[in-house]
Amino acid sequence: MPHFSHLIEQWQSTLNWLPNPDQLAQFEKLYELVLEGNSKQNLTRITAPDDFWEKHLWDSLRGVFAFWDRENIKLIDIGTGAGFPGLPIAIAKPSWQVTLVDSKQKKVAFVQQTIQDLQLPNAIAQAGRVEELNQTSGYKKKYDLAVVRAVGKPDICASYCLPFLKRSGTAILYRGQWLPEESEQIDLFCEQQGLQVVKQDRFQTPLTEGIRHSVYLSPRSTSISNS
Ligand SMILES: C[S@@+](CC[C@H](N)C(=O)[O-])C[C@H]1O[C@@H](n2cnc3c(N)ncnc32)[C@H](O)[C@@H]1O
Repeated sequence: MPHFSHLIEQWQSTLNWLPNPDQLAQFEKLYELVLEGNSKQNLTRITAPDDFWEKHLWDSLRGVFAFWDRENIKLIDIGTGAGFPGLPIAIAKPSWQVTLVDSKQKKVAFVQQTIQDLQLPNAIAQAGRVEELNQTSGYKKKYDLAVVRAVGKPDICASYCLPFLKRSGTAILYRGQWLPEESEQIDLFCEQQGLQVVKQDRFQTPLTEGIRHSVYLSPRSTSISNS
């Protein structure tokens, strides 16, 4: 039974994008695989279909909306857990190469199996601590985008992301509320690291109107589109 077809208009009105039938089927299957995986390990507390759509599928894609029109992006998802935001991004953007990293081997095994089940040739899952991976030659300065959701304090997340980025790259911090002290903390971090906060994007989720922020960080002089 389809879980998300009644939300198709929401994709269109909020992201100006519609999944094609194959992508819709992949989102449905991802939902079923996460529910099934949840019975074996603790993957997520978000299990009702509308909640899953809003907080895992929609939210994952909204964070990269500023880059939506770009092709062939190399993206790394730091602390992906059950595969968010990386898996919905890999489904929605087949031309992007998506690397999903987590320190927990069991979660990575779930993500690897899910990549196979969804037949996503543009996604790869890697186990490891990001602060070690980002110092190794295969990963360091190799990515256009580094995304991080629900992993820790903003400056810690930023410090995980930055070594992965090419000079033209952007880190995207997925945040809920964005407090003045967090903003000050990230400003200080950027000043020390030669970075800039390109944009702090505040928005509401479409179903429950939860507050979210996407915070974009780049080496100085980089700009982003769709702003
Ligand atoms: C709360 S979960 C968030 C998962 C996912 N990003 C989401 O938003 O649903 C945080 C994840 O980050 C991973 N993590 C935390 N610190 C990490 C590190 N230093 N290196 C790799 N993974 C890390 C944890 O294992 C956990 O799976």
